[in-house]
Amino acid sequence: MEERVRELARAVRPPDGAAAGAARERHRRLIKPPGSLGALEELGARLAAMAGECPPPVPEHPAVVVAAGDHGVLARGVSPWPQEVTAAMVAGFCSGGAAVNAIAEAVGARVSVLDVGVASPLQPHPRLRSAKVRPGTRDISREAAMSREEAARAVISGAGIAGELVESGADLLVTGDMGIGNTTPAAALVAAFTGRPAREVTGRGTGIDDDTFRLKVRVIEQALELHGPETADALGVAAALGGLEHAALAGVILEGAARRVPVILDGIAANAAALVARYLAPECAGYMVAGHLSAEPGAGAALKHLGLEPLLDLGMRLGEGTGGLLAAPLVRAAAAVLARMDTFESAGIAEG
Ligand SMILES: Cc1cc2ncn([C@H]3O[C@H](COP(=O)(O)O)[C@@H](O)[C@H]3O)c2cc1C
Ligand SMILES: O=C(O)c1cccnc1
Repeated sequence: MEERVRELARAVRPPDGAAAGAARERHRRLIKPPGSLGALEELGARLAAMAGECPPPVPEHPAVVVAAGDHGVLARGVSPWPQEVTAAMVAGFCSGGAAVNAIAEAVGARVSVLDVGVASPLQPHPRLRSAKVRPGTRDISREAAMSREEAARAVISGAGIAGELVESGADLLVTGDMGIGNTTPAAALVAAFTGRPAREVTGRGTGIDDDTFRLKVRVIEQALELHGPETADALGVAAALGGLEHAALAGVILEGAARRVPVILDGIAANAAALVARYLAPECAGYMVAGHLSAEPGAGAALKHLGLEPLLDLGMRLGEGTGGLLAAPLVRAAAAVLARMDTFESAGIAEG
């Protein structure tokens, strides 16, 4: 399975710098003052680089993958919510009543759920893909979360669902997550890959008090000390410190990148997964779009490390893919501007 992850990483080609250059040049000729569309202009250039053509295709069919898993480290008391909420929320994603469903509908996106590690049994549902690698991770502060083989299997499951979505018409992927306790391994991954201290990248997750926050930082410090992560071995870092959903989302990102499909990152889980993907295949950062800046401090630290500027900053801190989905219309608009606007020449307008 590790070899399949390496193969997937090798399949990621560098984004096309010439197409990005053509997009920047085209932006100067469109009927608007140069630079007036702000961040949409550079986003358009990046989309051209991802697609390898200018103008880039306008994505019409966004799809969010909500990867779900449970966490042994929850036993340390790092979240106020019980583990059963993970399975209950997965049922909610299937029946359509969660935040991700409402927001996906608002932006015209499809929702798929991937169980890579939910501890409780789940009812089958057409929207739910069962690919359970193990029923939750082990406690990262005491032992490795999972084996390398298990991490690789989760990566390949995420890649598999992303590949199927693209083959059935999805042209814009969004990462989503569900897993009570998962902001702890996410912060551990961010600390490991960015080299920042745990206290700088740890957040309050679903909402914890000061004592629990101090405990959470200590738990992450213990995990980092125990495993001594080496960023050159990204799969090993993911296996030691991560969650199954983080590994799966790294697979979603790698598969999207390998297929030259933009991948919008949601919050802290996605940002941590993006670091795993980036250290497996450096070029895949070129296919990532930072949908929003989560209120979790680790999210901003990860995005900075990846060199990504978030499109939105709405004070959101939910996960599930919600903030990423909200950026989907911006991605469409950035491509549409390049594809549909007139140039000064074609419109017969004299340039200023
Ligand atoms: C009802 C509910 C719905 C959620 N949807 C996403 N999360 C988010 O919160 C969890 C991570 O926060 P922590 O590490 O503090 O547990 C993840 O499941 C994440 O997806 C939720 C959390 C809850 C409680
Ligand atoms: O912003 C996020 O992704 C987030 C924040 C808190 C809890 N779960 C997710």
